[in-house]
Amino acid sequence: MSVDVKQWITAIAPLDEKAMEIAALHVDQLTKPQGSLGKLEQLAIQLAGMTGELHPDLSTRAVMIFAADHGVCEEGVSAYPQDVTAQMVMNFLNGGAAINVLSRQNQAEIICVDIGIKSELQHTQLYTRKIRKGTRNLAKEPAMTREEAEKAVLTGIEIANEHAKRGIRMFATGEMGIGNTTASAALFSAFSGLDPVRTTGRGTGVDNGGVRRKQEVIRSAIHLHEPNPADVWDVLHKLGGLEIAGLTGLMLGAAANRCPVVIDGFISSVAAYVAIQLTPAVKPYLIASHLSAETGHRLLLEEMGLSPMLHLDMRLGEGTGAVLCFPLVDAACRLMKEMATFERAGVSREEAPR
Ligand SMILES: Cc1cc2ncn([C@H]3O[C@H](COP(=O)(O)O)[C@@H](O)[C@H]3O)c2cc1C
Ligand SMILES: O=C(O)c1cccnc1
Repeated sequence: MSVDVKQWITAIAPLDEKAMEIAALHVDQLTKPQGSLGKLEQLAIQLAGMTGELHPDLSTRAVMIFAADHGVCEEGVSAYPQDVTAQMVMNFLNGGAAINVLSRQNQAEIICVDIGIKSELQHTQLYTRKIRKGTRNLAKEPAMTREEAEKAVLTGIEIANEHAKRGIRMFATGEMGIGNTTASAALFSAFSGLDPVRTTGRGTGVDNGGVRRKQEVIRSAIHLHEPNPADVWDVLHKLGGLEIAGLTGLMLGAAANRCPVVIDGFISSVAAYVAIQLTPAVKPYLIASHLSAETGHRLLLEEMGLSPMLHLDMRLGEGTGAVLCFPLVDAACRLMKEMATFERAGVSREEAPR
């Protein structure tokens, strides 16, 4: 592992126990039966632990969309052509995609990073951090070199640092990369040992034959490359994607800056899984937004011990599910700040002893 990546991994602090203790005490003084705000209570306590503040200001937030292409598209694993990656990135930059609508609705900035799109894209708002023009076809050769995978993770860390430094306090993860559900399922299978039948879904909407083809591609790629699940970089460079590795870095960098990261669907969750393999210290900084309809997502979240907030049968990516959770994070913060305590409101706490 490069010295730089290692340095950032070790910079991730554990959650602030003292702040969590104060937050938990405060939650129990608010005018409601104990525990009645459910996951919002745990979220408020977790946010205090991440930020070290009882009332964190998370109003400056951004969805980080990492975009890259996938050589494995040669195997016919997506319902859409590879050019859609670049075309959708232009759509993000022009404001017309689902993520643009939801980001406008939920006051989130969109940061779009070209970490490996096949074609040359020019736009003043695009962060060009291209490592290579798409991955190689993982069905035939390792998707990346080890160095490229490390560079992609480091790029994600640097992007997180850059935006944390200019005041972003909360991140959502998003991605665009035709073919990336195949790379994601391959990574999940290789790390977990689960058969591709359990990790592989329809992605953009391939039919049953398409799903079987994806499963076969993944099974034979794992047979060909023999990735070592105990060596994160070995698995990541052989089967991963540049945007997935970039998101792994983004999560590590955000956690090192004590910023909450709301993770999106299946692909983002695989990036989180890779980050957790690199250091479990990143996990408490992650908030699972929604349960994607993509096969494998439920198992993946269970494996990470994360519980999603929303169940909307979405399977889009781009960061859409993550940004939809921002109002819930806001709700947790506002309840902590604005609710009256039993004492203040003159509400009796307990049944008087008989
Ligand atoms: C128009 C369009 C917009 C999208 N936005 C996100 N994705 C999503 O679909 C892709 C993964 O599915 P697969 O592995 O089947 O290619 C990713 O780019 C993902 O973000 C989209 C896909 C399409 C077609
Ligand atoms: O869960 C996701 O993020 C997802 C699922 C299918 C296609 N694109 C993204």
